[in-house]
Amino acid sequence: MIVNLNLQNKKIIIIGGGNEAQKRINSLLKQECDITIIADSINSQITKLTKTKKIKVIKQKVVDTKFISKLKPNMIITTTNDRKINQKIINAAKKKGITVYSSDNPEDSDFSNPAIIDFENMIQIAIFTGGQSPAMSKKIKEKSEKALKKTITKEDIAQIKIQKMARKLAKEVIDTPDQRRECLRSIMRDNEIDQLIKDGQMKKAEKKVSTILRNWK
Ligand SMILES: C[C@@]1(CC(=O)O)C2=NC(=C\c3[nH]c(c(CCC(=O)O)c3CC(=O)O)Cc3[nH]c(c(CC(=O)O)c3CCC(=O)O)/C=C3\N/C(=C\2)[C@@H](CCC(=O)O)[C@]3(C)CC(=O)O)/[C@H]1CCC(=O)O
Ligand SMILES: NC(=O)c1ccc[n+]([C@@H]2O[C@H](COP(=O)([O-])OP(=O)(O)OC[C@H]3O[C@@H](n4cnc5c(N)ncnc54)[C@H](O)[C@@H]3O)[C@@H](O)[C@H]2O)c1
Repeated sequence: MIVNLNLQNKKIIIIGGGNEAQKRINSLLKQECDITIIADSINSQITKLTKTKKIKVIKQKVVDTKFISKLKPNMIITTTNDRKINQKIINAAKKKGITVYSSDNPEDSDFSNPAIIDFENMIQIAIFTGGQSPAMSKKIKEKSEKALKKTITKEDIAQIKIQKMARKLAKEVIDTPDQRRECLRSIMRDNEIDQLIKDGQMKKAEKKVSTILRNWK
């Protein structure tokens, strides 16, 4: 089952500082969460990231699981190339009811990472083979990315921004979910708004949306 994790303000610990850690940090940076890396060595890309982004680094080899009681994380991601320590961390986290992921152990992890096609941080499309073939996920991602870039337009992304603003206002000014849905759909179909989006006139589009919503009956 593919779901999206809401990690806003969550405390996340990543053990290890190699390629896998780097991939996980890059995904986590898309949300406002508190990231701490514990590793005896970190690669140059992560070092660069720690200089520009808010990431804490504890430079040490993890030999036991005491860090869990000390740091009290909401989630632990272990990415070391040491199977034994990864397993110890998984077991300890599970005992404490902490969400845990290990790069070398999909079976014992609480979630998976699909291949992601991202459009301007506004739309994410996930490709997942249920752990059967990560390499095929990557290949299908690369193949579909080209086709999807032709299908999903700049105007679609702008319409999402319009819909976001419209939904918020709709919840305030329209009483029933059915009416809100009908109104949001009519905004999506509105030729004038469509043209304003195409012309890059976002402020005017928003104004028109606001008028439609406030006069909705
Ligand atoms: C899609 C992607 C997303 C991401 O990582 O963010 C991803 N792996 C990617 C690449 C990749 N990973 C590996 C190779 C080498 C070739 C190969 O093995 O196929 C390549 C290809 C390459 O690098 O070219 C090795 C590998 N992968 C796993 C293990 C551990 C194990 O199997 O035990 C091992 C070590 C195996 C060993 O020891 O030999 C496990 C998982 N990898 C997953 C995701 C999850 C299942 C996803 C699915 O089923 O769709 C899962 C189950 C982990 C999870 O649940 O999160 C990302 C592409 C990102 C992109 O570029 O788009
Ligand atoms: N899920 C996936 O898609 C995927 C893909 C490739 C590899 N893997 C698995 O992920 C693991 C890591 O791969 P990688 O490419 O990041 O390896 P890597 O060698 O680049 O990085 C390993 C990191 O772990 C650190 N480390 C090792 N032992 C430690 C300890 N006790 N305490 C703290 N830090 C420690 C090292 O210093 C290094 O920074 C491998 O076991 C591999 O099987 C998973």
